Amino acid sequence: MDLQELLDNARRNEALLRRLQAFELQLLSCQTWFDFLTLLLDGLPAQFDLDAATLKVCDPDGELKAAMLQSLDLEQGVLLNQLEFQSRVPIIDAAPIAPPPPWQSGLALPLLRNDVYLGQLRLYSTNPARFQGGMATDFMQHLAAVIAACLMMVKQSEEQARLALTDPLTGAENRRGFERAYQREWARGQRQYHVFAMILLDLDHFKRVNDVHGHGTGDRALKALCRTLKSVMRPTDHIGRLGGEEFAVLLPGCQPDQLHAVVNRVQQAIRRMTVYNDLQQPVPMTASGSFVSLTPRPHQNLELAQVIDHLDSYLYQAKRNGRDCFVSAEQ
Ligand SMILES: Nc1nc2c(ncn2[C@@H]2O[C@H](COP(=O)(O)OP(=O)(O)OP(=O)(O)O)[C@@H](O)[C@H]2O)c(=O)[nH]1
Repeated sequence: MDLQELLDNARRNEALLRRLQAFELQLLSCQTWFDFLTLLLDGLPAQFDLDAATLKVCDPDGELKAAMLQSLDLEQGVLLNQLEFQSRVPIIDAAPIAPPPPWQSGLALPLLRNDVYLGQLRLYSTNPARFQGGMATDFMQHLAAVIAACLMMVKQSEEQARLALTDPLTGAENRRGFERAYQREWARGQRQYHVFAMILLDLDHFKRVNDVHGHGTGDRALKALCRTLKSVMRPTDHIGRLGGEEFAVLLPGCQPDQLHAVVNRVQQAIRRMTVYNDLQQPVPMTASGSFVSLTPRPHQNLELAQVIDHLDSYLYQAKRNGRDCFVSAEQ
């Protein structure tokens, strides 16, 4: 290699180092899964002349995927198509890999944080010479270490944000969390003419459950209700505890003609729900509710409080109908 080539190489390395440092600073400022994943999966290929980046993440109990799904809205959720969640990801050293088509070369980098193996970052190029055996990977390994640290930081920051928006007893979203989900969904509906649906529901004779069986049983019933709702809803649906034993469910993309079937499923599941009192005796539960389809229009705003007030009057009607009853609040 002559002197000119050496100088060119050094210049290229210096430029790459500067770009890496700028990218790492961007990574360090990410606080949400959306910012982090967008930067990693779109920003990294764009800024480093690559064709794709993917992540294989160790997620033995599915918690990470669930947390990401909760944080991302329905549109943003497509980012997860570029991720693979696996209960075990093989431990590798940084090395070129045989890429899947249509890519011509690839590099796998381990994501390690404090000796904990988090998964792999995989970079792909259509240029067969881009990643080759024997190439130096120290810059990229350094980047992978920063990515691993940022992944843990974003996880913690998202977890804290989630706790502030979560009801501690049931794990449902609290009023603030649900309000945020509603506002996002309304704005998305306005942009894309998406419909969504809402169900308001309330356990029947809950005061009696507390009075006869004690608050411990009442609390178990609230937790069971939340678990039951989760089991029959999609992971992208939102369950909010609005106060006491009143819950609301927000169903993004639920078409009006599907809503009756969904409500039916919810009602059946609540009837089948098993709650035991302190003497291990089963306490039968039912709920009443109301439901409505919403079609946001541009330049029209409908506050969550207005929707809840509307649903509340129909919920009252369901209670007057004898309870264990769900009423449509369509006008
Ligand atoms: N165990 C428990 N009870 C709660 C909690 N929050 C609210 N409650 C109770 O929920 C009960 C609500 O009672 P009501 O509003 O009279 O309604 P209800 O008895 O379910 O009657 P209907 O809704 O008309 O069927 C009250 O007794 C509250 O104390 C909670 O976190 N835990």
